[in-house]
Amino acid sequence: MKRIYMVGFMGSGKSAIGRRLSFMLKLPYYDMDKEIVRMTGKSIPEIFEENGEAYFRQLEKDYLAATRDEWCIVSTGGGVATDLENIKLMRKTGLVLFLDATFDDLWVRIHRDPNRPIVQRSTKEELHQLYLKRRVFYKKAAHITIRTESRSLRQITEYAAFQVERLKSEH
Ligand SMILES: Nc1ncnc2c1ncn2[C@@H]1O[C@H](COP(=O)(O)OP(=O)(O)OP(=O)(O)O)[C@@H](O)[C@H]1O
Ligand SMILES: O=C(O)C1=C[C@@H](O)[C@@H](O)[C@H](O)C1
Ligand SMILES: [Mg+2]
Repeated sequence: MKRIYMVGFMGSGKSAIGRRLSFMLKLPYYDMDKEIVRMTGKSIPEIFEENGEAYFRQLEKDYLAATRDEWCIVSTGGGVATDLENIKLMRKTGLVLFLDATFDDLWVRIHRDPNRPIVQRSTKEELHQLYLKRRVFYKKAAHITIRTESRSLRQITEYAAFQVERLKSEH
């Protein structure tokens, strides 16, 4: 039980909070999306287009399985915690923090982003349905759920750090 995984829908702040949390707790930081981009030399939209989504999902699985056993923060991609095998592995190897945001907040943050292929190919209603479907998995994955509505990045990071310290002392 060493890694601290950030999970949640696209735009929930996994990368933004994960990076801040790593500064606050003085732990190494890994952003799965960025690591996959670095390892493949391709952008995420390029991987989706050239190799397909299934290939990207396998890269995520491989990355999770290969992550070193060290204290660290791992920001996952939005789809990682919707796979039961990934959920099992994350819960076995670390603490899982779910950033629970409202769909309205998420939509404002993500709807114009060209770097998220799932957003590019979906209507607002389709994304809303995906959000509802995935939220069930995020809750199943989480040791701790953090509601983010009306909270600043700083407030969420401080609360996450407090919860991590509390859970760490219990394990
Ligand atoms: N609580 C918040 N208050 C203000 N801005 C926020 C908050 N949470 C996230 N943001 C902003 O929303 C944007 C998207 O956040 P971020 O990239 O961290 O999401 P993500 O969960 O990593 O998404 P993805 O799954 O696509 O990687 C960033 O610009 C981030 O700073
Ligand atoms: O929610 C998703 O399925 C995704 C989220 C991003 O973090 C990236 O991993 C990619 O754009 C897919
Ligand atoms: Mg991210």
